[in-house]
Amino acid sequence: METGTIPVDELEGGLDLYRTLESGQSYLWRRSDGEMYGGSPAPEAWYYTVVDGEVIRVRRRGGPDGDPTAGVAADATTGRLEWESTTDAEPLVRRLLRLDDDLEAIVDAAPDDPLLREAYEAHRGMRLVDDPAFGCLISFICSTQMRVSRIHAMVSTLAAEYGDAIAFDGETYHAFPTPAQLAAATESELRDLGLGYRAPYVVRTAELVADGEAHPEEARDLEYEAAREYLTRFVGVGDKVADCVLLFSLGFDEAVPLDTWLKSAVEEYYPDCDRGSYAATSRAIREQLGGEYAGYAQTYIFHHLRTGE
Ligand SMILES: Nc1nc2[nH]c(O)nc2c(=O)[nH]1
Repeated sequence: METGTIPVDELEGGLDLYRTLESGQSYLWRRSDGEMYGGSPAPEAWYYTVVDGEVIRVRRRGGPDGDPTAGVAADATTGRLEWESTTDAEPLVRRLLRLDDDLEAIVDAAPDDPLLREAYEAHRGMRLVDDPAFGCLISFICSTQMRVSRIHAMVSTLAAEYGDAIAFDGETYHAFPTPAQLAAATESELRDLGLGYRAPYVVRTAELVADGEAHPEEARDLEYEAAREYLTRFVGVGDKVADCVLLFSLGFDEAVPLDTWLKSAVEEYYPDCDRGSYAATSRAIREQLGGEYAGYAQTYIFHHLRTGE
C-alpha cells in the first residue's frame, strides 16, 4: 500500500473534503461508513474511488490543537489530507480534487454579488472535482429528475454490477464500468436496477463510446459552446447535463449548468439574465457570475440553495 499526506494549509483557499465530495458534483466517490449524502460530515471516514484500475482513499484529519478530528467540519484551512492507494497517488489525488487550484484567488476575483458572496463564505474550502469523463457523463445522464442521494445510489449500483472488482487492503472495490461493460448491459437489466427511463439512454450512450463513434473527451479541445453542442450527441444529454460534464470532468470552468436551483436564483436574484432560451440565459448568467470561473460560482450557489446551509 502506498500512503501520503498533504498539509491543508499548503492549499490556497483550503479544503472542505466533505462539501467537495458530497455537494452533488461527483457521484464517483463513496464513503467508507456508507452514509454519504446523509447531511453530515464523518471525520474518521475515508472517501474512495477507482481510477484507471487504481483504488484511491482520502480523508481529512487533524485540527490545530492536536485532536485528529478537530477542524474537519468547521475549518477548511487546517489539518491534513491523508491518502492511501494501490499506487503513488499524490498526482492523481491533486488532479481529482483540484488541489492546485488557487481557490482563494478565485473567490477574491468573484463579482461583488450578495448571493455569491454569501455562498462562498458559507462553504469555504469546497473545490470543484475533476472526474473521469465517461463516468461523469453516465452519472449525469442518470441525474435527470433525481435527488443527489438516489443518483449516487444508482451510480454505485452500476459499479457494483458491471465494474471490475479490485482487491485492496482486505476489501473489494468496484471501478466504474468501462463503455464496453455498460454497452453489454440490457435495458431491462438497468430498469430492474432502478434506472427507469434512463436505462436506454445509458446503454445507447455506452454503445456510442464503446463503438468509437464518439467520446466525451473529444469535447475537451473545442470552444465552450461547441463543446456543449458536441456532448448533446450522446443519448439522454441535453444542455444542462452537457454543462455538468464540461464543468466536472473536462475543465470548462466557465460552464454554468442551469438546473432547477440556478433557474430559481435567476428568477429571484438575476431576473435580467432570463433571456428565454438556455443558450442566451446561460451566456448572461455566465457574465453575471464572473465569466472564467462562473462554474465555480454555480457550484457554490447550487449547494447553498439546495442544502439551505
Ligand atoms: N453544482 C452542481 N451539482 C449538480 N449535481 C447535479 O446532479 N446537478 C448539479 C448542478 O446543476 N450543479
